[in-house]
This record gives sequence, C-alpha cells and structure tokens, in this order.
Amino acid sequence: MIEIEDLTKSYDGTVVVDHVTLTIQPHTICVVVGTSGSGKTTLMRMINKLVTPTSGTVRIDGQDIADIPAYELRRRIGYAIQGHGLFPHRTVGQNIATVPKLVGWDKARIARRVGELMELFQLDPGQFRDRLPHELSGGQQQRVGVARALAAEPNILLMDEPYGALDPVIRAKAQDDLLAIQRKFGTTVVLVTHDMEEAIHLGHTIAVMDEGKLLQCAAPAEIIANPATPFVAELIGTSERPFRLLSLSKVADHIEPGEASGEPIAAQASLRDAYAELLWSGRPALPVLRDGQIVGQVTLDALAKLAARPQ
Ligand SMILES: Nc1ncnc2c1ncn2[C@@H]1O[C@H](COP(=O)(O)OP(=O)(O)OP(=O)(O)O)[C@@H](O)[C@H]1O
Repeated sequence: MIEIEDLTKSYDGTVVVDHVTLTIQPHTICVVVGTSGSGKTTLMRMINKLVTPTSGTVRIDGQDIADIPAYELRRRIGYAIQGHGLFPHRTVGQNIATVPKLVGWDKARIARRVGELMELFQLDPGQFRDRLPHELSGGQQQRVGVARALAAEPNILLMDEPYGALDPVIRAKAQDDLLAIQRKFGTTVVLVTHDMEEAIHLGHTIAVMDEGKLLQCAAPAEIIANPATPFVAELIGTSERPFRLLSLSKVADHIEPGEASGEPIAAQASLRDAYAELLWSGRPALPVLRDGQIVGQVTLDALAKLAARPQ
C-alpha cells in the first residue's frame, strides 16, 4: 500500500503539489490525470525519492520512505517514463539488466530474468537481446522500457506518460499488455497520463489533479457519474459520459438470450465497441461469440439503458 499524506512540494515559494493525501491499495492501478503542469509528475517522483517533498510523508507498506535508502527504493519501485529513457549505447539485454545488476544479482539469474521478460513482452531474445535501442520500433522500445522497470521484480511500478508517443493501435496493445502483466504479478501501478480514455481503461482508481491539488480520487464509474467539481466534469468530457460508461464493461457481462443476425461480436469486446457496431451496421442486436460459439446476443435497448445517467 502507498500512503501519501499531506504531501507538498514548492519550488522557490511556488507550490506545485499542494497538500495531497492519497492512498493507493496494493495490487491496483491508480491513474493520475490532470492538465499539463498540474503536478502529476512531481507527485509521482516523490514516491521514489527523485523529488524531495517540502512537507508531508509517503509510506510504503507502512514504512516512511524517508527511512528507506534510495538504492532499496529503486529495487522495490520500477520506473518507466515517456520516451522510454533507454540507454542508447547499451543493448536491449543490458538495458533490461540495469537494476538487477545494480542490486547485485548473479549473472545467471540476470540472464534468466532478461530472457523471461523479453518472452513476456514478445521480443524474441535471439533476435533482440543484442540490438541497440535505435534498432527497435517505438512500440518495441516502449516494451523494453517497461521490461526494464519490472526487471528486479518490484512490487510497485511508476509510469509517467508511458504511452504518450505511441500510435493508437500500438498504444491499445501496450495498455492490454500492462493489464495482463499487472494481473499476473499483482504489481501496484501508479500511472500518469493526460488521456482520460486511457485512465478509464486502465485505472481501478483515477486521481484527478489541478494546480497541485487532488480534486477527486475514485473508481472510474464514480468519477463519471459524480464528478466532484466542474473541472473534473470538463476533463471527463460531458458529451463523452455515456460512451465512457459503456467502455467500462464487457459484452460478456451483458449477454441476453436470443438469436441476432449478421456478423457476431466477441464476448471480450467492450460495450462501447458493441454500441459502435450496432449503430454502424444499423442492427438492433448483435450475436455474441465466445470460444467459437454463438452464446446469445447484445442489444441496442440494453446498451441505451446502461449508458444512461446512473440514478
Ligand atoms: N525542478 C523544478 N524546478 C522548478 N519548477 C518545477 C520543477 N519541476 C517542476 N516544476 C514546476 O512544477 C509544476 C508541475 O510540474 P509537473 O511536471 O509535476 O506537472 P505535470 O502535471 O506532470 O505536467 P505535464 O503533464 O506537462 O508533464 C510546473 O509548473 C513545473 O514548471
């Protein structure tokens, strides 16, 4: 658990993080959103001591980080940043091995871990281990950046705009990779982004910041239904609210009996995708496909009810 209590950072008298109190539960993803300059990165960097707070405390599993040496924090907390921050003259293998080497793992264990992570991120070790970062695509570099952050098996991962530079298709894939990895390892993730869509897709909780202050921290559905301030409502995008609600659920959870006609939709698709397909194809219902079988239908009527303002 990460407990941030009354945390403030000022530079030359200008407050950039303003008395923020926030608890991040273990094994969850907390996404920090807000406009540019609202203090998101500064807040996150106080968790791994890259920035020293002016006042307030951060506790990790009950321990004040002021009492934890920086090298130990670096092992416990992975850090992935926009632009990947890879060392340009080190190979992919050497980049991923950075922290395990720092903390003194033996060679065989490091080699095993590098291989395991490369497989996990679908980078064939035979093909990619000895390449330099500039010999990779942007999406591959991004995966190496996250693999490097996870190398020493940290139980906390901090990510600062990790997908900012990726095109939408690769970005969606990278987000799904993160969700799968987070589920597999139970890592506690704090992720900073400008993108509300990304926050809703990834976050168990969303923390909204403006001018250094934390305006609201809640589950996505709660933030959409009950934004705490007009600024939070604006950030969600008033006209987007129904679609954002639909994007939170899967078709699998809203299958009805009955036989619809035409192209089926996958049970794993989001309701938002189903809604788009219903409108686009002009059908009142879509057959739902799970494990190669049609298992029922998803209907326009049901989606319209789900997208309506929560009572
Ligand atoms: N080392 C520093 N010295 C002085 N001011 C700083 C320093 N680091 C950050 N700031 C200021 O603190 C404020 C918050 O910066 P921060 O990077 O935390 O915002 P952010 O929400 O992450 O922004 P962005 O989304 O643009 O990255 C900004 O006004 C920035 O100029």
